[in-house]
Amino acid sequence: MWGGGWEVCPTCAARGRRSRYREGRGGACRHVTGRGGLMAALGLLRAALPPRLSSVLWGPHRPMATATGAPERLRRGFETLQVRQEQEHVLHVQLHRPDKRNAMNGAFWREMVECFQAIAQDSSCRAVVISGAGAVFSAGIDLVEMGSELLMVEGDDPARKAWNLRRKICAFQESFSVLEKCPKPVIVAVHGACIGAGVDLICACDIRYCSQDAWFQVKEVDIGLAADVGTLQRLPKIVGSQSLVNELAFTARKMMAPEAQSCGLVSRVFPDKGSVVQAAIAVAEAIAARSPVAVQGTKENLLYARDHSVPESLRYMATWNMGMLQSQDVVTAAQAAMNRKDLKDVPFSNL
Ligand SMILES: CC/C=C\C=C\CC(=O)SCCNC(=O)CCNC(=O)[C@H](O)C(C)(C)COP(=O)(O)OP(=O)(O)OC[C@H]1O[C@@H](n2cnc3c(N)ncnc32)[C@H](O)[C@@H]1OP(=O)(O)O
Repeated sequence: MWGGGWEVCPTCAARGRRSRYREGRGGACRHVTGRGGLMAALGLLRAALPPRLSSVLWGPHRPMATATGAPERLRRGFETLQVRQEQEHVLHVQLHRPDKRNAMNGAFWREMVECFQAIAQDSSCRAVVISGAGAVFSAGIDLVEMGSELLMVEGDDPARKAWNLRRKICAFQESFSVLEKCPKPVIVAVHGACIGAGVDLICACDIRYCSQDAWFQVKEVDIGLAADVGTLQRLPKIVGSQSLVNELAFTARKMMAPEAQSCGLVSRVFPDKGSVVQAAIAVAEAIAARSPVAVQGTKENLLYARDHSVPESLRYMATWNMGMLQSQDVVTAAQAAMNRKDLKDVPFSNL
């Protein structure tokens, strides 16, 4: 008996296998190519191979992995961040010192690294939203702690002090570089003020949205320093105009939401905080519905291409995909596309 075209195979559904099928002896399914094509043929090939060889080529034919549960570090919670699961594959990280306008104290700088390293390890998480609790997104570095402890260093002489300070600055940088190193896309929803280190943070995110009341300020020159945790390195690659970046960084002038959108710092502006956070969660859900092999490979290669020449990046891409194109996700997603299936209804294993 033929199944209804390109449908879920009733026998293999639990394994996440989709292809045209017909019932074989004893109710066992036999997969056949429907409209032909490489992808369906790959599925057929797998079905035709003896089980041992099939699992060498594709990995064991086992049920879809279920969410492994959040890593221990996420379950323990944080002092300055609140992490919430929005849906099965989407985490929402809130900067959470609302009384201090989410100013970034020592705990924050440490916890960002712990949080995003844990998220990177969480195979069930496929996209992350960042927002700020309370009245504004972030007032930047904690100016009280900066004066008293954040930048204090040990050392008998200037060289040793300098070396220790360098170490400290590198650690601060890591608090935002960890967002780029996290293979899952990070979407940031900004409302109200986004000042100093707040701008450094959002520059390391993959997608930036804001509300109409948002404003941005590369404030560092006003407190006597050159921004050193990412804005000067990343902002020129985000905003097309070096002249504008220079102006913002030399003068610390406020940039309001409409200008932030027109220069490309944010890609969309929403009426208020509620709607920008909802939109960020919605895009995270759309990302999470797609193959994590495809999405995470895309992030890796977009970032590589930002920092390398086109020939180098093409070479890296080819090397990347010589492994990743062999994923079952390619077969699954291509079949879903042929069947015009909503990817929300197509299961992909965690990565
Ligand atoms: C290696 C170095 C790495 C990184 C360096 C980064 C540099 C920077 O980040 S530069 C930017 C520094 N930040 C600022 O200059 C912003 C200062 N804050 C403000 O301008 C305002 O607070 C505001 C963000 C516009 C919000 O205004 P408002 O809503 O009126 O709140 P306030 O009443 O001013 O503040 C409420 C509460 O929060 C405390 N607070 C605000 N910002 C900071 C801060 N940056 N550091 C520490 N504390 C901050 C403020 O003192 C109030 O606390 P109370 O206890 O209630 O008095």
